[in-house]
Amino acid sequence: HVSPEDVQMLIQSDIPPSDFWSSYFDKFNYPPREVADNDTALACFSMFEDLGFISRWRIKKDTLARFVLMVKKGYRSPPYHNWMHAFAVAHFCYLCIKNCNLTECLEDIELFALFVSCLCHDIDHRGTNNSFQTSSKSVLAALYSSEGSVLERHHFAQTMCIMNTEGCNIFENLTAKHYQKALDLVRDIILATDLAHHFKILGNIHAMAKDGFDKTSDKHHKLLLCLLMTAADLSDQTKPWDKTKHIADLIYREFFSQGDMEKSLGKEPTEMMDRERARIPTLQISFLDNIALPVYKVLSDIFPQAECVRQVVEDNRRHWDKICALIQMKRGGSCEKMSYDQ
Ligand SMILES: Cc1nc2ccc(C(=O)N[C@]34C[C@H]5C[C@H](C[C@H](C5)C3)C4)cc2n2c(-c3ccccc3Cl)nnc12
Ligand SMILES: [Mg+2]
Ligand SMILES: [Zn+2]
Repeated sequence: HVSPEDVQMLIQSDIPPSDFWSSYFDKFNYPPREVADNDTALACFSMFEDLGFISRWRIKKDTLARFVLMVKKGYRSPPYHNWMHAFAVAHFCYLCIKNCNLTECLEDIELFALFVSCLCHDIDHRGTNNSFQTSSKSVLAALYSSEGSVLERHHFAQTMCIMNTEGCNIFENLTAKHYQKALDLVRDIILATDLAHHFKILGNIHAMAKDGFDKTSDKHHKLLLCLLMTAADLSDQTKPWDKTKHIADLIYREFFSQGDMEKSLGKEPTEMMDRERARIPTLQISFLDNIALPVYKVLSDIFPQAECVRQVVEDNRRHWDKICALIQMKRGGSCEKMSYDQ
């Protein structure tokens, strides 16, 4: 649980306006990982306030403090899937709501549920992926492997535990209808963070972009919420090169330690998890080409205001290409495994 002192610290000061953090805190090029870890809880307050959620949903400040601190404490410290990732993901959601006029496309309750889901979407992540849960016969696999999306079901279960903890339920003043809707939305949105699910619905997302978003269609609302959640989950790729390269270091530290564990279990890791075989620039280029770029392309097709985000991801891909070319030049061969600290 969280200490009353921590709660007091958070609620005694006024909620800072967004420009307290930076003059461009609410712009797409702001890097949220610049916020110091012990300022992130207060920065979450600023985002809840700036989005109008505190008054709209009658959230008591001490309840919000306990909720944010419980969520923050619910994260472990793997290299990538830690609280700073969740904070960065929630910040990108905040940017989309503010810069893409999402209040014209989606319901208030949907945007509230989306933002809360971003904060909670990876709670208690262990730094290993779904296939590792199954192959290592983890407790989570025992609980959820029959339904699939093992980790995501756990992240949702942990979120519900926090909601059901005394004094932490930020949905407590919602009407019964909104309360049930919020829980259903948080469940669907957190389950949508399984990239395997994203690939399942990607065709429908492209169809929606082609036909044009229809705000009277419940299906379109759900597809758009899933797209926004995935775009937020990958949003480290939308920041300037120096940040993105550092993120790759974090991700591959996490991937390679999973590969090490798989080897010690006598299993052969996939190439991207195997520090002996992985060629990071090549893997990054295929991740950008096959997963990230299509997300930000379709997002900017639907929201022209997000065009700048797609551009930065394209720039980052060109950077990885240059590094690959450099490695090929030095080695005269294919994109060999080598240090790429350019
Ligand atoms: C930089 C970067 N690279 C990444 C490279 C690869 C994958 C990845 O899960 N690939 C797949 C490839 C196929 C089809 C599905 C299921 C599995 C088989 C595994 C996806 C993710 C990557 N990723 C994420 C990320 C986003 C959401 C959840 C987990 C993570 Cl780690 N966030 N940033 C990155
Ligand atoms: Mg996840
Ligand atoms: Zn995530």
